[in-house]
Amino acid sequence: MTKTIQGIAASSGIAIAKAYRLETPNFVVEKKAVSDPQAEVARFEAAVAKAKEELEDIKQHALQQLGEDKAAIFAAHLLVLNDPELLNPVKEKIEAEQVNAEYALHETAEMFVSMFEAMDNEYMKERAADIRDVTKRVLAHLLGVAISNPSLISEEVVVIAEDLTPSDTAQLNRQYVKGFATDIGGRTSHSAIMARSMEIPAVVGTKQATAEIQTGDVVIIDGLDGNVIVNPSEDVLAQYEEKRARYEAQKAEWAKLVHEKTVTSDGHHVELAANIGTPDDVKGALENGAEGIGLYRTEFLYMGRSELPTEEEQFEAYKTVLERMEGKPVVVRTLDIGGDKELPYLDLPKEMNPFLGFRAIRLCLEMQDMFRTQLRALLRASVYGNLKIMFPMIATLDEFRQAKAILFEEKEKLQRDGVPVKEDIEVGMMVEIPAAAVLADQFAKEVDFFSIGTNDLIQYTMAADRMNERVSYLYQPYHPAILRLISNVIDAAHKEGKWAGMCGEMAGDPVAIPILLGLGLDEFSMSATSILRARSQMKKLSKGDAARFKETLLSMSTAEEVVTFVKQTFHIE
Ligand SMILES: C=C(OP(=O)(O)O)C(=O)O
Ligand SMILES: [Mg+2]
Repeated sequence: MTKTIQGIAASSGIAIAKAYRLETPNFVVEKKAVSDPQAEVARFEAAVAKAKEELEDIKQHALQQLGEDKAAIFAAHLLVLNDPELLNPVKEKIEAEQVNAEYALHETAEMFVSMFEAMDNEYMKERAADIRDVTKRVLAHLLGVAISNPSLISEEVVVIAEDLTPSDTAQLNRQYVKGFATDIGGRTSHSAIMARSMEIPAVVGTKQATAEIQTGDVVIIDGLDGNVIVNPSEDVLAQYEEKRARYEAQKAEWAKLVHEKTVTSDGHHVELAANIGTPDDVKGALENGAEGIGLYRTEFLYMGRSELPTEEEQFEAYKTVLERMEGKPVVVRTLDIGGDKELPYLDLPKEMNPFLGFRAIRLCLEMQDMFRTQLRALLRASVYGNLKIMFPMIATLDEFRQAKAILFEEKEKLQRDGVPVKEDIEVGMMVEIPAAAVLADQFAKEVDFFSIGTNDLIQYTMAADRMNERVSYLYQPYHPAILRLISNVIDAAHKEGKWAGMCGEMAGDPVAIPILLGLGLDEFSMSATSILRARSQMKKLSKGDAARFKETLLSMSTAEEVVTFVKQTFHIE
């Protein structure tokens, strides 16, 4: 029987395929006495052998499908599984204490993990993270629990998961993964953002996808309206096939605008740029007519691997993006790790409120070696295109000044060593913390540009976690409080002769576009797949008309009032 589950539309398009559930098991390890320690050791060895076989497969697959970077993490895991320093103590424990293999493994691994983690050495900390992962895999075999390996998927499926971490998402191969649905998350959670950059339909925050869907069920992911349809009847299936065809036809219509500039009906040019996460995303950005890159989220370079990327690796990535963009502006954001984007190998302590914690620029100003490596790679790459650098999560002027000072120190060092660096790199900041939006007039004197990060700005202004669907009713982009902050930032920039862009998801939202145009936003950076729709909309809008509604909108009292007014005034469905 057809069942429909409602969620949040996270990435447009319609996918129809069999479901593949991505399991994240919870292990409970109990201590048990065994009467035949020899047999228990053999059971342990068999589980290790199975885990090795599985890892070999995954590594090969990752190498072919996803590249060397992503395969490296599995090679590191194999090293751990071949290490007698870990395996022998487990066997000795089984024999000496006559205990079960699960317990002996868990205890031994924990001992190594805490020992390595306590060392003030990045390399050893990374080994601790590898041991954790590998132990989980062997435990799964010992306990007979299935563990999912997203990188192994080799037939067309839609992935169903409670949640997808950014590194899970990074392992998905879009040749096979046609779409996904998750129980938790919102439109601006990073799995949703990655789905848009991979151009696969996704619905998030369904609350019940994993409870209602089994592997093998036929599932329709309607990323246009946020519905997940399970085991559809023939009628429903036909309906959605038609909807998919209509959407494809509309996309073909928009595609005609690829090489056009974005000019409003009264002749104003605004820049429509793309948000990207990896150099591979540049292709999609250009195919979708991006006039620049408004946000390159560099943290994906650091994720899904077992150690920090080297200066050389980063240099290559930045250079590739700059060269492929052929002189078009490329705004690179320095590392914005923290919140829901974790780096297990940094092994930072768990925090009660990670979104309010030690993240992004806060972390970079403290872990300066890591920050300086990234800045050097960026500076060296600057000669290959039109690079602009921006810092994430700036709350105070002092943070911006410190970050900029470090950038200039590295620039001088490079120049002293005779390394060419571009002279006039613009240095800007993200405005995603309300304090920075309020004090934008002061910041505007010191930055070259602002890029408003509404994904975070909304969650911090409304005190509503962007990942938590229970408070998603408070996540209101059109709330007049948000509009006033945005307007303040744009006006402050213009007063100082600077430009203001937006790289939060709001920039690509059809209801927000006329508002932002009227407030004077100069650059709109969005998922590549939204650009052509936005261009088609922009060409029909008059900036002069939109600007006339500025005061009216800013004096409204609720988001509903704003939405109703905008939809009526600008004829948006
Ligand atoms: C673009 C933003 O950054 P991220 O989504 O990566 O936090 C934002 O906060 O709006
Ligand atoms: Mg942000």
